[in-house]
Order: sequence, then structure tokens, then C-alpha cells
Amino acid sequence: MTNAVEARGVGKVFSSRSGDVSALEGIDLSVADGEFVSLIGPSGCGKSTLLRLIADLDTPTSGELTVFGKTPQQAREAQDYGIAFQQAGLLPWRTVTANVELPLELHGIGKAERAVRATELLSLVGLDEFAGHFPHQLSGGMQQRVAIARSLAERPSLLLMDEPFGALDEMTRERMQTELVRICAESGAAVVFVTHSIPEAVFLSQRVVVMSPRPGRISAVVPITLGDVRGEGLREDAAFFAAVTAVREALHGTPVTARGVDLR
Ligand SMILES: Nc1ncnc2c1ncn2[C@@H]1O[C@H](COP(=O)(O)OP(=O)(O)OP(=O)(O)O)[C@@H](O)[C@H]1O
Repeated sequence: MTNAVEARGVGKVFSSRSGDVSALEGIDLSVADGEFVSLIGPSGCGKSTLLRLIADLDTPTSGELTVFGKTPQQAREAQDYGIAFQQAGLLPWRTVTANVELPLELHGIGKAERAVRATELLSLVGLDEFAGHFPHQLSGGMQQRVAIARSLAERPSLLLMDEPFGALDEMTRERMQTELVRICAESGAAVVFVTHSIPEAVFLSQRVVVMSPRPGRISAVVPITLGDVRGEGLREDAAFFAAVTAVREALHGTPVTARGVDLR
């Protein structure tokens, strides 16, 4: 089966007047179809850059990168992935439904089909009753759920998420994590998820990829063997704490202090 993401020796150098910054070097990473992989590491280690390369928002300066066996550009054109970032990025003048329908509208899907899909998606993220509301009438967590619904609109086989819950309070954040696990199980999408929180990475992922900076490299890959059913109870489980410790130790094994990483 073709992997969702396949990176071989991927590097990214940003050139500027003040010199070159090697944001990524020698990145080898495979993400299987349907797999949930988190990227974690200190600020500036290249997590967002790697996600942007996969999303075809930027191009590697070395190595090979494929998304479902295609170039990132081909995968973008085929609408193989959806994107959700820290800010929900909803259009304030459009209702919740109209925001979710936006990608479908842009790709010429008819009105009736759009409406059916939007209803399905709002039900998936538990916002059926808010279809006619505007973004400012929703809490931050609800807005983020709309953004996730929108990222799923075209049934992507891959979700690219950059700290999507970073701006939420701890309780909402945990609830969103539980919902994301359920949504992924239902949609079968693979996920590449950037986070600063070790417990969040452990709760969500099948594998946690630990990165180190200057240049950005993968320093460890920690498999999380907590099974597919991840309910609230898991957060109190000894196996969960053991996995959190394993990731924390992998992070501390990096040559620089894990600055910017939430060690709670
Ligand atoms: N467009 C750009 N031009 C120049 N340098 C850049 C650019 N984008 C990122 N960088 C540099 O590349 C490195 C990696 O940045 P990136 O944003 O990928 O890190 P990150 O791990 O996502 O950080 P954070 O956790 O703080 O979000 C940093 O040194 C950053 O300054």
C-alpha cells in the first residue's frame, strides 16, 4: 500500500541577506495510510516547515517527498489532504455551514450536494445545532471544530494539523483530542500533527516523532502502543504515563534544552 507521506533525505534551507538557515536536514519519515503521527520538538526545530513542505506551501531544497506516491503539488491538486492550523481561520461573514461548504464551493460542487456534506460534517463534529450561527457566536473550541469539519469536507486521506488546539483551555483541549481520535477513526484519514504538548502527542498518536533544531533533524521516533480505543480513562492509565515519560526522555536526549516544549 502507498504511504500517505514518504520523505527521503528531505532538507530545507532558507536563504536571506543575513545568511542561510538550515531549517531541516536529512529528514526520513514514512507515514502509513491511516496512521496518526505527531511531530514534537523545541521551538525552531522545523516542525511547521516540514508540515508546509508536505502541504506544498513551500518546496524542499533537497531530498524527495511524496504524498500518496505523488508530488505534494499533485496531491494538493487531487485534494488528497486537508489542513487545520492554530487559528481556526473562519470567514466571519459566513455562517458555520457556509464556512464548511467553502472548499466544496471553490471546487464547483453543486448546492444540494454541498448542503448534504455540510450537515454530515457538522454532525461529525457535534455542531448540528449551530449550522446557522456565525463564527463570533461560537467559543474557540467550537470554531476549531468548524475548521476541522471544513478540513474534512473533501474527504481527504490525510490531515495536516499545526497546533490546532494550541489556543484552547486545557479542558476544551482534552475534549477536542478525544473527538479528533473519534473523527479519525470514522474518516480513516492519516494525520501529521504538530504539537508542543507531550501528553497531547501521546494521547493522539501511533508514533511520536521527536525533532531537534539547528539543523532540524529527527532525533527519535517513539511508538505509542496504547491501542486504538483512546477514551478519557486512558489519561489516568499507567501505560499512558509510561509513554509520556518515554517521549520526555527522548526529548531530553536531544543535545539542546527542550525549550518551548510543554513538559506538563
Ligand atoms: N520563511 C522563512 N524564512 C527564513 N527562515 C525561516 C522561514 N520559515 C522558518 N524559518 C526558520 O526555520 C527554522 C524552523 O522554523 P519552524 O517554524 O519550522 O519551526 P517550528 O519547530 O515549527 O517552531 P515553533 O515550535 O516555534 O512553531 C527556524 O529557525 C525559523 O527561523
